[in-house]
Amino acid sequence: MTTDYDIRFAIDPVSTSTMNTAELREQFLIDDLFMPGAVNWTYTHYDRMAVGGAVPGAKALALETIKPTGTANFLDRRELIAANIGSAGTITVDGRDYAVGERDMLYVGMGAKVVSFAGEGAKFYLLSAPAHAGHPTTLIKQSDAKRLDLGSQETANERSIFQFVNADSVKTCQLVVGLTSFAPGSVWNTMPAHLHDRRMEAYLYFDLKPDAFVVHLMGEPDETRHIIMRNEQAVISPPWSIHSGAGTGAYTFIWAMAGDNVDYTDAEKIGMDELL
Ligand SMILES: O=C(O)C(=O)C[C@H](O)C(=O)CO
Ligand SMILES: [Zn+2]
Repeated sequence: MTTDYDIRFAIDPVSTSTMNTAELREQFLIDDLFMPGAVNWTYTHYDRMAVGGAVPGAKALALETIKPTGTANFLDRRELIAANIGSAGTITVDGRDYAVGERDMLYVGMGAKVVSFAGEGAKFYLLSAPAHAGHPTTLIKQSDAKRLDLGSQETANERSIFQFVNADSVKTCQLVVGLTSFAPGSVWNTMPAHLHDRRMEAYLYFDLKPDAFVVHLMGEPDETRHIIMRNEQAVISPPWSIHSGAGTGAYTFIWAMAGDNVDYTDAEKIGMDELL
């Protein structure tokens, strides 16, 4: 079997506050995305966002439908973004090849029927949400992204946010996706923290050294919990939860949202004194 999936139900903040470490990890951590020769999905009930990985190796991998979508083809009623965190690869969409380089992302619109992933060394991080319109399939390069520089060296949060999905790059129905990288020595992401109840979010942490980890913070601002995250692991952030983290070393992460709007700026700032 080359395609597999698991399902995560939507958990409320009160239940989350009673969970121990193992329970938190079981509900929110995704640690099996990238298996050679396989497409692995975690289908969430948070805005029906599906988070996956495809590692083609020597043989191309097909995007197969999974039972939770209830459709004949995976993208009959969905859109997809594939972000390549490995070496250069190719994604074929209904007979057309797209060369997807390291760190490029490919948006595939609703209605695409036959999609496959190829390239030895390529590693595709997959994000998919329900769609209502078929927007054109578009290759998005880091140079197409809208860049936002935030933070400072003094507070160890000097970083650049690359909004791959922005008004000039690609039109999507729900997906808003980007990548954040850090100035050397800075380790804090998304601090000060924020919330956006209109959109859920998923973070994929990568580029971590084997012994490094990120202490990912989640929960309501006055009831925070942490999840220790290793290289190439993802975490689900429910819409009611903050999502922030500090690494023991360097890392990069891809953030992705789905929900009621595609406005990156529609978020409430959480004051530094509000976190407990
Ligand atoms: O470091 C940051 O700050 C981020 O990258 C924040 C994400 O972009 C985010 O959470 C968007 O809602
Ligand atoms: Zn956010």
